[in-house]
Amino acid sequence: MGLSIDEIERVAADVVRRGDLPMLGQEPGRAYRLGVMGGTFDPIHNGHLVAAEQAFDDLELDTVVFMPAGRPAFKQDKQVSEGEDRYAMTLLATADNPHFLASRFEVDRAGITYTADTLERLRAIYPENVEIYFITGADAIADIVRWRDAERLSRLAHLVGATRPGYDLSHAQRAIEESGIRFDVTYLEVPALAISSSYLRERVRHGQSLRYLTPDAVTGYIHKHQLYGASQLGYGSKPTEGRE
Ligand SMILES: Nc1ncnc2c1ncn2[C@@H]1O[C@H](COP(=O)(O)OP(=O)(O)OP(=O)(O)O)[C@@H](O)[C@H]1O
Ligand SMILES: O=C(O)c1ccc[n+]([C@@H]2O[C@H](COP(=O)([O-])O)[C@@H](O)[C@H]2O)c1
Repeated sequence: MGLSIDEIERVAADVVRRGDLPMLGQEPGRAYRLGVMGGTFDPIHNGHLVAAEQAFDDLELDTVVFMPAGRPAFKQDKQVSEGEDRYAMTLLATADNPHFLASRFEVDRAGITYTADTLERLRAIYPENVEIYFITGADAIADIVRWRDAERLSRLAHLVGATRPGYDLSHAQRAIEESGIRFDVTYLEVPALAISSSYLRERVRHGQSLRYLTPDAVTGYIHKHQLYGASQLGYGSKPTEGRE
């Protein structure tokens, strides 16, 4: 038997509301787990991708949504690439993984994109049988107590802290204990990937290769759009100026 007109309209309205978010929560008796990987992604790199893939496996997530921040809260004094470029690179980097989705949910939002607001909006969209897991680096976990509406945030999602190489977890744990906020944090040991967006930007500035640090499609985009001072001649080509 097909759906009634009312049901079709409800589903259609839901799809519009969710935009590029995954459909989850349809079976009332089943528990779903939505992973959200938030970041500036300027540019996205293999550290982000490995952390998300590992969170997907270890926490048995249904899907991981990569959500480039619109205007990142803590990077207002820094120059950040256009949201469209960061979203495009995120889309290119995640397209070949069926576990991943790239979302415009934050880049399309005006103003500073606070995570508590994002999670509240997601909570309103999904039914209660969908749990949200916000994935972030363990360094960010130490900071999270200073995020906007940290207490509200703690009630909206579980946190997944990906440990970066050389990172001492006791700092994050102490910060959380001292805040008195009851965050539910799972720490993930991500293999030693000392990769960061700043390191990639620096390599581009010096005309150095990004191969194996980020997917080739992202490198191609960086050169095509000449981000971070990249030469348009193609990846691997060294600029004549600006190399140390
Ligand atoms: N190599 C990595 N392994 C695990 N998590 C990471 C790694 N790099 C970044 N993260 C985490 O991913 C999230 C998004 O990171 P972000 O987009 O700011 O990249 P970044 O490499 O930290 O950038 P930048 O070098 O510009 O500070 C953050 O929570 C960050 O802690
Ligand atoms: O909401 C906040 O106050 C807040 C403060 C700092 C960072 N965040 C979020 O944490 C994620 C990683 O941020 P960043 O700056 O390390 O790329 C990204 O989704 C940000 O929106 C959120």
